[in-house]
Amino acid sequence: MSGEGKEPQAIRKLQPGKLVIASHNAGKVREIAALLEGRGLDVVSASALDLPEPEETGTTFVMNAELKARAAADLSGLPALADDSGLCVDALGGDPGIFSARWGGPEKDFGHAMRLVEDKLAETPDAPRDAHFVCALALAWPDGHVEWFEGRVDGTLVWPPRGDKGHGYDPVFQPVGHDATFGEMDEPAKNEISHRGDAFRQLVDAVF
Ligand SMILES: O=c1nc[nH]c2c1ncn2[C@H]1C[C@H](O)[C@@H](COP(=O)(O)OP(=O)(O)OP(=O)(O)O)O1
Ligand SMILES: [Mg+2]
Repeated sequence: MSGEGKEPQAIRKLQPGKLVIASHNAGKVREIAALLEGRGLDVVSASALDLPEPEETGTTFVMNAELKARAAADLSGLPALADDSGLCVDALGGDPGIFSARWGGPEKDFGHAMRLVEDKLAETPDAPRDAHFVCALALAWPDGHVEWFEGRVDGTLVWPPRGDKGHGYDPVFQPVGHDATFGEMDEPAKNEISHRGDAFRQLVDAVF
């Protein structure tokens, strides 16, 4: 017997039934639904429930994922899973980071956002083009309990954009060890290596 500290808190399991996907991004909702398939969950998106899109006032991916998950769990009375994610570019000091969606402007125009990243990189042509995607997941229950997971994938930014299979910044992101961009990959191939796939593998191990 060792230690007088408390036992680590057990991770709460997710029971079969309804789960809200607390996202208004159709591309993310599609990937998340696929990653959760076959687990006895009846998934419904925040958009389908007409839930409001909360303001993302957090300063980290995890904080924003948590506030989105809590808002949806409170309003729906159901467990809710939120994803806060983004592209971090080394030479831009980690930008756009948590502001990745906001760089698309009110129109959510990622052609514009990708060009903005490229224009900023072009100011220092010799700078490395390394970047990574981060995905923070927060799973919240109506009683206030929350579990968190974080995934990551490293890669390089390419220009011009290639492929139209993904969403967001996928056409300019080439993951390490691959010749295709995320925009050129089928969804299952992307999920196998993506930040979201990484975070979901941790979630699945923990809560099922
Ligand atoms: O796999 C990805 N492939 C390409 N781009 C991605 C990916 N994952 C995140 N991203 C970029 C675009 C997205 O808009 C932003 C996330 O911002 P984020 O606030 O988490 O999501 P969002 O505002 O689009 O939807 P919501 O907050 O309702 O879930 O980062
Ligand atoms: Mg958002």
